[in-house]
Amino acid sequence: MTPGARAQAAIDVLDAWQAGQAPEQALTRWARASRYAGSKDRAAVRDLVYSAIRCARSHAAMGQGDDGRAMIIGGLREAGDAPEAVFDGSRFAPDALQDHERRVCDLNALPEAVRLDMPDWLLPYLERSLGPDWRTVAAELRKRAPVFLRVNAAKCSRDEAVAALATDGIVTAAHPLSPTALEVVEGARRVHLSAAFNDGLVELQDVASQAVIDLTGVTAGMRVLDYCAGGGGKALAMAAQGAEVYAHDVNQKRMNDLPERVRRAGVDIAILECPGMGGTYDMVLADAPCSGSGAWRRAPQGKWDLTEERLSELCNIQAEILGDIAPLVAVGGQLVYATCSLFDEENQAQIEAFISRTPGWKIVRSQRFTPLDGGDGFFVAVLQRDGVA
Ligand SMILES: C[S@@+](CC[C@H](N)C(=O)[O-])C[C@H]1O[C@@H](n2cnc3c(N)ncnc32)[C@H](O)[C@@H]1O
Repeated sequence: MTPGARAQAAIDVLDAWQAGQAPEQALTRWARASRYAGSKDRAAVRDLVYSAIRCARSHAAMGQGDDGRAMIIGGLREAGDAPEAVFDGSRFAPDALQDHERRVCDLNALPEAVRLDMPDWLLPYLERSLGPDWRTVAAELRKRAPVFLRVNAAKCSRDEAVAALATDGIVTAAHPLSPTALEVVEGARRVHLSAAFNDGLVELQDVASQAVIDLTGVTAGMRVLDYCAGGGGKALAMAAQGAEVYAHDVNQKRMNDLPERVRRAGVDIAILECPGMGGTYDMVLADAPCSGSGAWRRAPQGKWDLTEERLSELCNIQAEILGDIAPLVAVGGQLVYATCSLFDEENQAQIEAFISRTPGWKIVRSQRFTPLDGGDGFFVAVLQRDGVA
C-alpha cells in the first residue's frame, strides 16, 4: 500500500472509532475487508491509528477539523511531514487538502488540555495527584509505550533470555526498574514468533507491572491468591518466584488464556471460582479494575472514554474489593493492592480510607510509578494484617 492508501485506511478506522467502535474491532474489520494489505501495511495502519488516538485532540486541531482525516493531517504536521505529499487525491489516497486544511497550526499555540491531549475535566485530577510533574506525565502519555518482556526466572536467567532472543533477531536491554525486565530495542513485532517466547523463557509484561511484583516481597513457597487475575500476568510472575499461586477473577473468561500461558511458563497456578473456599492466604493481591490511566499510552481510547461518574464508580468497586479480600488474608499476612492508575483517588486515598475504616491493618510500603520511570503508571501498597502468623 502507498503512504496515501495507508493514511486513508487509518482515516476510515478512526472514523469508525469515533462512531463508537473499539479501536481493535475497527482495525480487525478493516483488515478483514482488505486482504490485499500485508503485515507491514497492517502494522503501519495500526501505528497511525494509535498515534492519532493518543493525540486525538491536538492532532485534530492541527488538522483543522474533528474527524479521522483531520487527525491524520495533524499527525503528519506534528511529525514535521507535509500533509500535501500524502493527501494528493491520487488513487486510494485521501482527497487533496482543502483550503482551510492548509492553514498551519502550531501545537504550542493550542490550549493546555488540547496540547496535552486530555479531556478538560481531568486536568485538576492530574495536577492534584502528580504535583509539579503532571504536565510532563501528560505529555509522556502522548507517546508510544516501549515494549517490555519479563524473563521467566523459573526457566532461565536474564542473560540467557537476551541470548535466546538475539538468535531470532530481537535486541533487548536490561531495564533498571526490575531485575526480571528487558526492554525490546529492536524486533518487537517478532517476539510472538520467537523460540524464546514460545518456549516460555519470556512473557510480555510492562516493566512497572514487574516492579509491582518485586515490591510485594513474594517468596518461594508463599500461598498467594491473585484475586483479580485477568490474563494472569502478575499471577505468572509470582509463580515464577516459586510461590503457590491461586488465580481468581469475577469474570472467568478473562482467564481463558491462562492455562496456555501457565503451560508455556512451566509453572503451576490453580484457577479458583470461589476463593473463599480455599481458607486464608499468606498474601492476597488485588490488581484492581481502575481507570487504566497509567497505561493510556497502550490503550489511549481509555482517556477519552473515562468520565467523572465512571471514576467514582471504579473507586466504589475498589473499596468493595478491599473489603472482600481482607478476610482472606491470614493473620500476620499481607494484602497487596495495585492499580495501573495515576489518580490519588484510586491509589493512596483508597488505601488510607481502607485503613481508617478497617481496624487491624497497617501500611508496610507503597509506591507509585509514572511513565517517567519508563513503564506504565502503577501504584502498589503492601498492607499487613496484625497478629502473629
Ligand atoms: C487490572 S485487571 C487485572 C490484570 C491482571 N492482574 C494482570 O496482571 O494481567 C483487573 C481484573 O479485575 C477483575 N475484576 C473486576 N471486578 C472484580 C471483582 N469484584 N472481583 C474479582 N475480580 C474483579 C476484572 O475482570 C479484571 O480482569
